[in-house]
Amino acid sequence: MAPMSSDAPRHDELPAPYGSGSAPAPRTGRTRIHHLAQAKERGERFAMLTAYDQYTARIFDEAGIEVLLVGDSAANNVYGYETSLPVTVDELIPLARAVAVSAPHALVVADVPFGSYEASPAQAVATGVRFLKEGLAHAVKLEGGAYYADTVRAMVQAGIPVMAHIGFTPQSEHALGGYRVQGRGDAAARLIEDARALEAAGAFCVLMEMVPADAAAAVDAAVTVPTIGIGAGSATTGQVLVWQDMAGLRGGPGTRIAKFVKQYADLRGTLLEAARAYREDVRSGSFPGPEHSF
Ligand SMILES: Nc1nc(=O)c2c([nH]1)NC[C@@H]1CN(c3ccc(C(=O)N[C@@H](CCC(=O)O)C(=O)O)cc3)CN21
Ligand SMILES: CC(C)C(=O)C(=O)O
Ligand SMILES: [Mg+2]
Repeated sequence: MAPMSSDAPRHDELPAPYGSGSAPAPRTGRTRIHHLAQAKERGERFAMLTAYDQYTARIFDEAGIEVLLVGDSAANNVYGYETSLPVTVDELIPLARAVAVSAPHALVVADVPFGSYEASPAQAVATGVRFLKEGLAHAVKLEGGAYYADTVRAMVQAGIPVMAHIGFTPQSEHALGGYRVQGRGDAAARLIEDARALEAAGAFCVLMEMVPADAAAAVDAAVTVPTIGIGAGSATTGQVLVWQDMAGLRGGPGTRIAKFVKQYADLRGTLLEAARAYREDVRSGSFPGPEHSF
């Protein structure tokens, strides 16, 4: 018999079996979710950003961002579609996997996209399973109110942690009549009902998009689970932004920046300058120089 090939892994170089030895146990999804619940109990806030790839996930995780969202906003911010409606599960899963394998601390949540969960609780469970199994996400986020309580219950029973998303739900923009603040006046009571029904169904968190600050505060007070806001004032437990908005990558001629966005950097300007300088160096012959050559 031939001797064992020298590049086969030697037993003493293999990692210790899972759960043995002194290596710290990996942070499970449950631990990461619990961290958010604790923040609300302690009156602390936490931050969430979208991420769609390896480097942003690593950087945001290192910065301590508690939650990374592989949003269906990848439709706009990765794939270049006008709305979030066309993006598919097959387009989001590889992005979720890239983020999940790059974030040792953050909770990784993936959006279930339009068309992948509405038909039945069974469809939603099947889609959620794909995001956890193939996308390696810890949890999924689902747009919709009390109407989806049975769907959320079925997913949670299947072992899929669910974040609820109420208020302005971009997947329903055609039904809602565009990008509009939701829950003004009497509609605030409806938001509270939705949040309570979704919490009762087992959602671990309720995200609110574009709702008046006082309505968001009332929702946060009405549920035990943590809440997250985007255009929802400052009384929520957490806050989320799309990372390209937060870092000023999006912008430039003809772009509309929503009122709820604060730009913390000018990545578009930085990248534009770098690309122009690189092009000039290539054209002038100053790059590559001898130090870059073999
Ligand atoms: N880059 C990016 N940022 C987002 O926040 C985002 C996406 N993409 N894609 C998916 C959805 C779509 N979202 C949007 C898009 C536009 C507005 C917007 O134009 N809001 C206006 C109108 C408010 C009003 O009329 O009441 C605003 O000024 O905030 C809001 C949310 C949020 N999501
Ligand atoms: C804006 C956030 C909440 C979202 O759902 C997304 O990025 O898809
Ligand atoms: Mg979304």
